[in-house]
Amino acid sequence: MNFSCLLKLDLRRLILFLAVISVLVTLANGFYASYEVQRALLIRDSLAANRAYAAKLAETTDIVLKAAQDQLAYSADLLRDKMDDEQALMAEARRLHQQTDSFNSVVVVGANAVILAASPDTLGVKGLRLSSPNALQSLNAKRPLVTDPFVSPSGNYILAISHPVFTADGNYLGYISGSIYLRERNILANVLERHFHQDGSHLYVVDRNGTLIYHPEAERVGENITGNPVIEAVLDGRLGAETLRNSKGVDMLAGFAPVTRAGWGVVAQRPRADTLAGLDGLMLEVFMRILPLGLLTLSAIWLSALFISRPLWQLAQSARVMDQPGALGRISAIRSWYFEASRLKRAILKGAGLMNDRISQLHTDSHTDAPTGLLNRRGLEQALESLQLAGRPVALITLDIDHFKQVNDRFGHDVGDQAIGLLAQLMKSQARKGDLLCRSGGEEFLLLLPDTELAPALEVAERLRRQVAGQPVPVVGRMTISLGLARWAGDAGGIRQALKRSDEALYRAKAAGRNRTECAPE
Ligand SMILES: Nc1nc2c(ncn2[C@@H]2O[C@H](COP(=O)(O)OP(=O)(O)OP(=O)(O)O)[C@@H](O)[C@H]2O)c(=O)[nH]1
Repeated sequence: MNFSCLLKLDLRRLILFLAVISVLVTLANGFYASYEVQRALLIRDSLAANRAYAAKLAETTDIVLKAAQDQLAYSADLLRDKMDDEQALMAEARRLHQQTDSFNSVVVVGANAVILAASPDTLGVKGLRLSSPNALQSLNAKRPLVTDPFVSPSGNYILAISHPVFTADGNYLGYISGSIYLRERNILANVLERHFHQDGSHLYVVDRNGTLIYHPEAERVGENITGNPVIEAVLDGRLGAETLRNSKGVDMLAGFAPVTRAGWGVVAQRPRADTLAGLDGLMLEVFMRILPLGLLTLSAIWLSALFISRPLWQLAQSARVMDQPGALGRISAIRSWYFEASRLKRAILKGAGLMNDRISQLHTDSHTDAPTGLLNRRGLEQALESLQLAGRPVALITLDIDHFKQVNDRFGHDVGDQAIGLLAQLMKSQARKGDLLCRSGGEEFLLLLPDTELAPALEVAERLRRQVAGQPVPVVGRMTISLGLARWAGDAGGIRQALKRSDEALYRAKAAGRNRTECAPE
């Protein structure tokens, strides 16, 4: 990762970046959670619906079976005295077959397994003796029975609902049975298909052995299903719902319910993909609803980031150009509306103030003669330069203590220093505001009187000279000074020429006996 790139990120971008990332992560998380909840809800609802649907159809199937058994019981009761009356048997078989929609065919079988009557007539099985174990189920049971599927003597794949015929004193005479042709239109299909969904759902029915006795794909009827947990559960008599993968590898949401009367199981199922097909559209709708508020939030964050980072950004920009004029003014004008920015602004201003004071102090120190507090040589140079640049007229008074060497020699260097200090004080007391006082050498001084004509400057020089001469100097006694005066009128001649002329005037004053002022002609 390139960290230098990150370091260049400004606060606004950083806040924006963090806020946008957190908003997006929160939205994505919410979106994902919503997707998962919706998905679980759809699956749960579909499972519950299929369970209820399977239970409803199992109950309906049970009712149909009971009605069929009741019809057969009625006929069995009717035939108990007529089992040897061929006409009556045929009439009853026909009535039962034709009056109700319950059976595809009806047969009456004697105790000797011979078919005594059959309807429709086209079956052509009358007089046949049943022999296969499946066909003999009803005969052997001697009780109301729903048989396992088997191939009938007429060649149909059927299951039979039968009822025994007993004499009044309990002698077994045979049974009457209604057949359901499993691979043709039958009562079961009529009932089950009426409820069939068109949304990818389908249902099937298995008998107690797991053999399909109803399936929307007719060719699968008769197929035995093994290893299916749902079939195992429903044949165990349980009502419920489960997700499973069917024999074709399709994930299904299955509800199941037992048909207790026959020991069958009804399974209603729907492909999971069909159930979840609507979820994408749903989530798109959720997204579209989230979008406006999300965009609004992002805009609010962008504005907040701008608002929060603005004072710090302005402070940073101003701090970069602190050396430019007006920098402190610009910093003062920055609106630092919150605590940290306000503290930072104050700290910058305070730091800048301290720095300026320090610079100014250093500047003063480097231009000042420490013992006297007057401008030193560097200060003088700068003063001359400024005056020359401004073209400002100035009177220059150069002065020097007379016979100072003797003072030093007689009283010592320290006493000489004190005398120099006293002279500096007297010069300050004579100076007006705006005058510049310099110590240009050991015991040589210079007074610069800006905007001053020669005559008043001469007065100043004379007043100072008289004051020095009249002022007792500790240890030394009396001290005099000589002065040279010149004026620079701000012209092209140059201020240094004027300084030279004032030096020459001083020299003349010395030569003329000292304790006097000589004036250089303008
Ligand atoms: N005590 C002291 N003496 C200084 C200082 N600077 C220069 N001097 C001395 O001042 C004396 C200046 O002497 P000169 O310029 O030769 O002349 P002078 O004795 O003043 O005589 P004139 O100027 O001709 O009147 C020298 O002895 C320097 O050593 C200083 O800061 N302190």
